[in-house]
Amino acid sequence: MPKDPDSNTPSTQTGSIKDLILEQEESASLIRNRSLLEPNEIVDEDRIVGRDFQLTEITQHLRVAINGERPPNLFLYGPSGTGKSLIINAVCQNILELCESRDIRFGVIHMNCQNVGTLGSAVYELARKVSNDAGVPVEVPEHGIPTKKKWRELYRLIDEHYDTVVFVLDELDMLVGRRDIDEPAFSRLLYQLSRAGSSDETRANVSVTAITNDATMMGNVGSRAVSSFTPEDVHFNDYDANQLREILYHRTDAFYEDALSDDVIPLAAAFAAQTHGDARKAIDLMRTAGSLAERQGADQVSENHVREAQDKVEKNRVLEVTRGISTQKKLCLLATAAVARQTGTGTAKSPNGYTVYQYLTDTLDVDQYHQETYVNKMKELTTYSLVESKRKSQGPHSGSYLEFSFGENPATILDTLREDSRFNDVHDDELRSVVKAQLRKESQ
Ligand SMILES: Nc1ncnc2c1ncn2[C@@H]1O[C@H](COP(=O)(O)OP(=O)(O)OP(=O)(O)O)[C@@H](O)[C@H]1O
Repeated sequence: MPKDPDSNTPSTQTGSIKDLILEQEESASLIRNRSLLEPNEIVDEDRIVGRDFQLTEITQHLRVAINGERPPNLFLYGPSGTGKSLIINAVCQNILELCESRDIRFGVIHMNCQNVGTLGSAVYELARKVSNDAGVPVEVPEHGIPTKKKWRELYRLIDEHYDTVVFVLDELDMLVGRRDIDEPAFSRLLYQLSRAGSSDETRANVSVTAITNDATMMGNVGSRAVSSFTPEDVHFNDYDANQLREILYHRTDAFYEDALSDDVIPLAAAFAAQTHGDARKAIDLMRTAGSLAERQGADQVSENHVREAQDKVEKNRVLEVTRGISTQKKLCLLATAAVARQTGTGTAKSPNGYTVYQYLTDTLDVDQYHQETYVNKMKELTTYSLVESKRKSQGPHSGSYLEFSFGENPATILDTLREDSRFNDVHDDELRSVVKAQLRKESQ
């Protein structure tokens, strides 16, 4: 029987590691196909549920590749986990197969821009991916040469290996590049790639699909890139609980027969729908619930396992977001979550959050920023989809404020942040009183 790591039972070495592995394998009797529950697994077409509109639109745009024509550029936007990568990959895969049967050299180069850094690294990474796809080496070094030479190498590789190539640039808004250059790197990349065909850099048809969670990204694209990129927009909206349920039902064979109790899928779908209808989260909840049930030696995954999984997944997400952020951002988040915990609506107004932020910085004796900086830091945090912001008006003569709303339970965010020992001097009772006093003052 697996041992609960939190229990007080003393650990005893009873057998070999092999015995332990075999014992664990025996108790792992609920999940049959774990890969179906992996968030980045590319699933078969018959598991795709809904998204007919987006699938039809994208197919309509890209299908011209099978006649050797250049497909238009695309801009796919919508919150995370709404199927953007899934749908573009599925369409491209089918086009690839059809092109193969017609002897058209079609390539799909997918790059996630999250950790790429600069324009030079992005161009090199694209060249590396093309060379991998073609099974040939990149003929320029990664470092110590101008970006121009990397472009030349990329064009050479494209020219030699493709008739048509689609560059799928995921999380493109993350490719900001060096701060001392006004135009963001993603804008310069879009400009160069989208004019590659027309400027004789390459004979191949080059098409670019930009993917982002940030619907406002195009607003930061420079004017020359805007006029050469001119994409077709495809919007991916949130899934509702019914759609998430369908997505999960199409993966029930990830579990053994009768391993799921009836309420598991509806509950996981409902939890995931609470944020913004993120299919990745729904799938993640199922996997975590299944693993918890297996570890506990249960016969079935139950509603309680999903609830336990929801706590765990929420905590992990907060941890993931907060791991890399500055102490000041943590303080802003802590203050705002403390207010949202007590308003009863999961929301906090920026002036209230700022008052609590001031209390926190005083208590911890750290730098205190102006309200505008606090608001900007909170706005930056909205990119992680932990918190959203909306501008609200106080009335015709009193200006406006931002309302922050949390998809997750603000108490979880607080608990997770407070695990940071730097916040030990913040006592929860006192924090609650400060928030209460502020909310009372505001309502007067
Ligand atoms: N309509 C759907 N049918 C079946 N599975 C789906 C559907 N939409 C999303 N999924 C699954 O949800 C997970 C996330 O989907 P995907 O990666 O396509 O989202 P995304 O919109 O690209 O997210 P991000 O912006 O975070 O990259 C994947 O495991 C995918 O298989």
